[in-house]
Amino acid sequence: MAGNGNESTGGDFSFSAAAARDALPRITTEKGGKSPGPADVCQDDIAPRVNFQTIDELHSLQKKRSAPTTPLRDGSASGVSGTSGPTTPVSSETMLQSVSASLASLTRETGPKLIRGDPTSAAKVAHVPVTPTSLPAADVSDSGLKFTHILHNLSPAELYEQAIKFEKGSFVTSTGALATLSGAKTGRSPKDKRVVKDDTTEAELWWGKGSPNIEMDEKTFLVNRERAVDYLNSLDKVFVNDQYLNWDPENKIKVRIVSARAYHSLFMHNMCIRPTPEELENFGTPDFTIYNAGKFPCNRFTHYMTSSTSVDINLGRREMVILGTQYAGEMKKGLFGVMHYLMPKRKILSLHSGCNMGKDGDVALFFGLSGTGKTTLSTDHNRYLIGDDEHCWSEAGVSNIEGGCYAKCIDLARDKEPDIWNAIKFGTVLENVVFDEHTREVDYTDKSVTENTRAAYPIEYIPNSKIPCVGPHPKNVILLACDAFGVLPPISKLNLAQTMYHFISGYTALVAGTEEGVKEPRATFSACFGAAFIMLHPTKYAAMLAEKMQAQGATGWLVNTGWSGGSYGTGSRIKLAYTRKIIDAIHSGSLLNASYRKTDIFGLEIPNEVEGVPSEILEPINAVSQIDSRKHIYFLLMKLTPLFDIFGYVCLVQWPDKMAYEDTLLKLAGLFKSNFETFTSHKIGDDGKLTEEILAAGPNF
Ligand SMILES: Nc1ncnc2c1ncn2[C@@H]1O[C@H](COP(=O)(O)OP(=O)(O)O)[C@@H](O)[C@H]1O
Ligand SMILES: C=C(OP(=O)(O)O)C(=O)O
Ligand SMILES: [Ca+2]
Ligand SMILES: [Mn+2]
Repeated sequence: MAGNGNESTGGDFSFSAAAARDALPRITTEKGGKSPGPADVCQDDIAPRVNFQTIDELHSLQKKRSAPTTPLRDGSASGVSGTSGPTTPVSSETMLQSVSASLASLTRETGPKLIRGDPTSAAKVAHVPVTPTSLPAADVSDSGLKFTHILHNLSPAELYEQAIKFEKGSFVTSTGALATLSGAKTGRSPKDKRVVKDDTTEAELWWGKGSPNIEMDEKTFLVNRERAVDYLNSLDKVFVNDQYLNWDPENKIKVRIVSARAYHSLFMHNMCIRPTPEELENFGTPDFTIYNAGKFPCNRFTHYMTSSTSVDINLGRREMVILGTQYAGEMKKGLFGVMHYLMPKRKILSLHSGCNMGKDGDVALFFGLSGTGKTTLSTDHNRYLIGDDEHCWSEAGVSNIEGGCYAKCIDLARDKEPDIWNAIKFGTVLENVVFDEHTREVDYTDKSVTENTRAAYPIEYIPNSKIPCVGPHPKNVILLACDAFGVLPPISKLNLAQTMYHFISGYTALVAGTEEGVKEPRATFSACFGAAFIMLHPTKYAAMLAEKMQAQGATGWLVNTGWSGGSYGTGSRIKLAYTRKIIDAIHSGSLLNASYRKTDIFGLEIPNEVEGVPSEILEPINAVSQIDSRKHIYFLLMKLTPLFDIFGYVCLVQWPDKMAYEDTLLKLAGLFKSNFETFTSHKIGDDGKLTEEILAAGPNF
């Protein structure tokens, strides 16, 4: 240590002429004992030793040339303040022209004049325009004359700096994640989704009752697109991400995301597949483009608009426009909708499911609506994670659509979900969490901003992720339902017809938060466990699933990750540890050969035993007639005080009242029946027999 100034550090020290003059000892760090010449002393102020003349040059040395994945600087045209990048001039020019074309207004023939890089550091080149094509005189306008800076595929570190500098509410947490606020919207807005109905989509897509596709016409789409593009072009800078979807190399899709916030850019950097520098060089024209102008509202007087929020998909133009919501999940799930259209055209089934693989290559799918456990249960320390939310099932097997995971953080606990906990580090986007002002430690129990707190991280942040994220054909198809009524068994084995029945029904209790305005759990049905994202009629996906499961001999399972011992309010949520044991038994194959009994009404096969799970909870009603006197006291206490839960006896207690259980069971069965009425007139696949079997596989009463 030079600062110690003594021999034991190995550095000589001696008095030089200069030192004598200043009356301070000079320290050299040169080893070898030779007496220091004038050039060897006082290295900190010897001019020839430094490579800079000015403070700007010094700062320029701080940053090394970087790979083209972070092409913040464009050295080719200008030599911006000493930080020239190695990106080839050709691709840089092509990229700017391509982005300019993306951002072109339809009433003006070209896009904005673009400059690469941060306006705050690139002032020197603002007068070196990169003009895509010459503007016709009639198109000259103030907005056409200004420059827009493009921050193209910035690295996480660069995006952190952008967010922290320019986006209020951005902070680094104690574990290095970027805490952000998504603004007024903290969940998706499915009622504000619009899909352009043209001749093609009118015939192809699912419209009408139950469909998530609320129509808009082409003209209105263009009105909203113009609004979004004009807003983005009015900014000093926009972020552009060029990335991929789908790990299946034969079926990957190139997507471009244009957004106003570093938060959005980092979110998509994490969630989509990240191109290599070479892939980015040769990216070419995107297959689909998102214009995220979410900070800016739509015009409520526009036809088809019912609020200030609009999320618009135009499959013909291969574009999506976001106005009036900054919730980043809209982008992720919007692209998922697009995949639900594009993939079935190629005979590939798109799945709203998590997916993991055992050491022996056994693949499991986890279907379920938001909050049912796809992310939690597919992230399993004993298995390889293929993905947590969106997959494709092709002739070749399964592939993840995404490059990252999007985990719920509410009540996240290190001991219960260690892999997700550890993934929340540098690079991870943490949405709407609350943290200690000083230590920046996150309080995952705090719902002050929203219940729907989220972490978005690259999939490789999970230690046992399978990269590339592909796998063989699934062996087990697990349907997750979070049953707020507390009457579905925690685990049941399904035959193919039952699997189809429950897949088409897509039952769960929607847990608070993910969709706007939902404050407490309520029963909901969402076809294919993702009606908000499917584009075609549910029976099209169901037929494909049936065909694939049959061909591969996959087994279907229904797992209730919801309530037990009573409905929401009196019972409590099944312990995650028990659900994990149940899932373990599915994976290991031990449940396949277990002994089963059949339930009334729903006709579900429930195992008599699952290793590590108390048998009382396997069939709620059974326990009522089997309780011992001690449990009777618990029930009494539970009736007297719901707080009884906190004593932890809840895994022992069951439905306090047999009548209440049966009423609730019948009520739920009735809800299933009336929900399924919409589908009874539809044939599933070419097999008329299967259609009949599916109809018969629902509740009977
Ligand atoms: N028995 C259980 N099974 C699965 N998840 C549970 C269970 N009990 C509580 N949870 C919690 O429910 C949430 C499930 O959410 P998540 O896995 O993100 O669902 P999805 O990915 O399907 O939207 C997590 O916060 C998890 O900790
Ligand atoms: C992003 C979402 O996914 P999930 O809740 O299924 O994880 C969502 O539904 O908004
Ligand atoms: Ca989801
Ligand atoms: Mn999830």
